[in-house]
This record gives sequence, structure tokens and C-alpha cells, in this order.
Amino acid sequence: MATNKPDYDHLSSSGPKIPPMPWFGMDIGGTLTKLVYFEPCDNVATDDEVETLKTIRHYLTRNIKYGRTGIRDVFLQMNNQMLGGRTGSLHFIRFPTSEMMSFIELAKAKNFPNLADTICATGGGAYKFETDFKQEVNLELHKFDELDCLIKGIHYIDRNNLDCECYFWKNPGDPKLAEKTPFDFRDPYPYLVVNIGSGVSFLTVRGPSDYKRVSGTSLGGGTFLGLCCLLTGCETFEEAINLAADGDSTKVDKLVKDIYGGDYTSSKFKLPGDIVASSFGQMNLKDKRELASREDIAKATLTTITNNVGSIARMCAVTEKIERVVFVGNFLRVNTISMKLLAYAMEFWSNGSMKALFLEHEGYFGAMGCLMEYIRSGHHLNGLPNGSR
Ligand SMILES: Nc1ncnc2c1ncn2[C@@H]1O[C@H](COP(=O)(O)OP(=O)(O)OP(=O)(O)O)[C@@H](O)[C@H]1O
Ligand SMILES: CC(C)(CO)[C@@H](O)C(=O)NCCC(=O)O
Repeated sequence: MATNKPDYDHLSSSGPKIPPMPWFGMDIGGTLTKLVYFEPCDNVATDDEVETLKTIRHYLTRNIKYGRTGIRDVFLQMNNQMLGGRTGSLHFIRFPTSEMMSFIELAKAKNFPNLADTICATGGGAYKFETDFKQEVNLELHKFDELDCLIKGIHYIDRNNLDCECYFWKNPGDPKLAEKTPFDFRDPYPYLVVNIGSGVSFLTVRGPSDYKRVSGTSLGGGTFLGLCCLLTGCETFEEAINLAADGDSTKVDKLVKDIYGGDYTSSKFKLPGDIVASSFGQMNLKDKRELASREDIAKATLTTITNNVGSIARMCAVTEKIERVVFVGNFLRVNTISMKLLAYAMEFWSNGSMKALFLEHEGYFGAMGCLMEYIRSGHHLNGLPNGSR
């Protein structure tokens, strides 16, 4: 993807000795745990490897649902991938982090520690659950930094997805004309990446290994879901998004025109009447509260969080003199409302100079980067206590 020499050439067959199968990368986030699994299909496996792969196929890649809450995102599967000199498919799996103890129990029941003695993990849960993995299933968690993994994962997937990974929204403000459009991201630097998970991190990326976290906000995907559950009584992210899709946030928010009776136009300042002056600004009045439906409240919650993230992103981009802003994280899953809002807001507030970009594997980059770190580690991690590298 980059004009600069990429930093993952070491994943080719000429790199250091590759680690034993199975190859997993796990990102244990504040809300969701993401798992990327590389399944080789090149028929060069040893007998031991064949057995291991067979067992994993039985439990993992043969299924698309695991228990009540685990899901494999089949539509994101990447075939014909060359990693560490092997050819195979990348599988993408997620489950709520609140189910982690059940996952560990399941791994114990299915004798997973017989298949692997090392698991590479990133995200806050790699630290939080480290002793549980050790005590319950005798598995060493080898920890990698979540933002390093995020950037590595973005670069790998963008470069290697045979279908187009990166896209933008054409005419985002017009429901009839809005159109998802491929974007050529081969020469990406510099760009700002906005990772909207439970909380939000903002990073400037100026080269394959030249990046820094420039800002963050606690008002993120976790806030949207938490507030929506509190205010509407919904139970899941999908339900919250479906409610929002049928809602009208202007019943909840106070717009500029609710204050001015129209646009705010003076000799010095201009604000269109249709933009939000105060999120939830009508909800102090009993009669307005009675008129607002659950759908309206869900839409207002989604709009509030999205606009706030968009506004911080724009400020970071201005300060850092960057024009391309890449939004990732599972908050954007099945959430075209927020993507279009972000796309419209970035364009509108920057007078067309900034572009909002999105990536198909939105929440999986950390787990992908973690898998790459495992492969890069070669044999080094296996059998060594964590931290001895
Ligand atoms: N099935 C789902 N269940 C719960 N939240 C979901 C789901 N799908 C999308 N989301 C949204 O995605 C957010 C979590 O995103 P993501 O997985 O990228 O972050 P995380 O890694 O859990 O959090 P953090 O990086 O802050 O530790 C949730 O807060 C919610 O807004
Ligand atoms: C704590 C992390 C990095 C965990 O992924 C994320 O949730 C985040 O960036 N939260 C925002 C923290 C802040 O206010 O900067």
C-alpha cells in the first residue's frame, strides 16, 4: 500500500523461522474480543499439524456461531493469503468480552492447551485476563500493544484484501444519492486513524512505523450503547442501531433554528439553522419528553456520540495538518448512519478539504496485527516465559 518500504516483509518465507500452528491473534477489548485465525490450505502440513488443524476446523471454521454470542464474520474471510511463507485463509471471529470466563472454560473443556502453549493477545484484556489463562488452562498470554497491532493490522489488510478494503461515502448528506465508493489507499501517508471502540483513540500515522496517539475521548461506542440501554431499555447494539434507524433526533436535540427561528447569520458569524446547537437540548421540557419516542432518543444518542467524535477528529486533523481521516472500530459495525454523518460532517466543517475514509474489516485490525506479531516472533515465544523476549 505504501510507497515507503513496508515493515512486514519479515512475514515472507525468507524471514525468520515460523512459529508452530495454530496461528491466532486475539484482541481482548473493553466490549468485544476479536479473534483472527489463519488456516493453511497448502498441503505442506506435518502429521502433528494436520491433527491440530483438523481439531480447529471441527470447532471453529466448520461453524459460524459459537454458543449464544460468538460469531464468525464469514463475509470478511480473506482467502489466498500468503503469511510466513504459508498460503491459507484468514477467519474473523468475535464474542463479548463479558463472556471471557466462559470462553476460557470452553477452551479447558475442549483441551485447547494440548493444541497450543502460546497465545498472542492484545487489548486491555490481555493484561486483565492473563492470570485466568495461566491458572485455568495453563496458557501463556504473550502481550502486544493494542495500538501497534492496530496500525500493523490496517496496513496488512489494506494491502492484502483482494477486494477493495478502503471506501468513502459519495453524497453522504443525501439519503437517495449516498453511495459507498472504493478509495485507492495505496499511498496513504499521512493519515489520522480514529479507532471507535468502547472509548476512542486518535492517532496520526506518517509512515509504516511512524505513528503517535494524539488524543482520546471516553465518549465512544461504549457510551452510545450504555446510554441507549439506559434511555430506551434496549438490550443489544443491533437493537440500538435499528431503533436509531427509525428515529428523528430533531425531536430531542435543540437546533440552531429552535433558538434563532432560522439560520444564525450576523455580519461576522454564520451557522445553518438545521445543525444541532445543543444535543438533547429539548429534553428539559416535559411536553417535549413526552413527544420523543425510543427511536428518537436512540437516534439522538447515536448522533451526539458520532458528532463529538467527528468534531475531535477534525480538530486533530487541523492541528496535525492532515486531510485523510480513517475511521475504524466496531462502533461502525452495521452503522451506516454514523459513517454518513461522519463523512458529511468532515466534508462540511472543513469546506471540502478533509475526507472521511472507512475500512471493511472495521474492528479486526488489532487482532490481525497481533497475529502478525506472533508469526514475526518465529519460534522465540514458544516455551519462553512472557516478557523474556
Ligand atoms: N455485537 C456487539 N456487541 C456489543 N457492542 C458492539 C457490537 N457490535 C458493535 N458494537 C459496538 O462496538 C463497540 C466496541 O468496539 P471495539 O470492539 O472496536 O472496541 P473494544 O476493543 O471492545 O474497546 P476498547 O478498544 O475501547 O477496549 C461497542 O462499544 C459498541 O458500540
Ligand atoms: C483505553 C483504550 C485505549 C482501550 O482500548 C480506549 O478505550 C480509549 O482510547 N479510551 C479513551 C481514553 C481517553 O480518554 O483518552
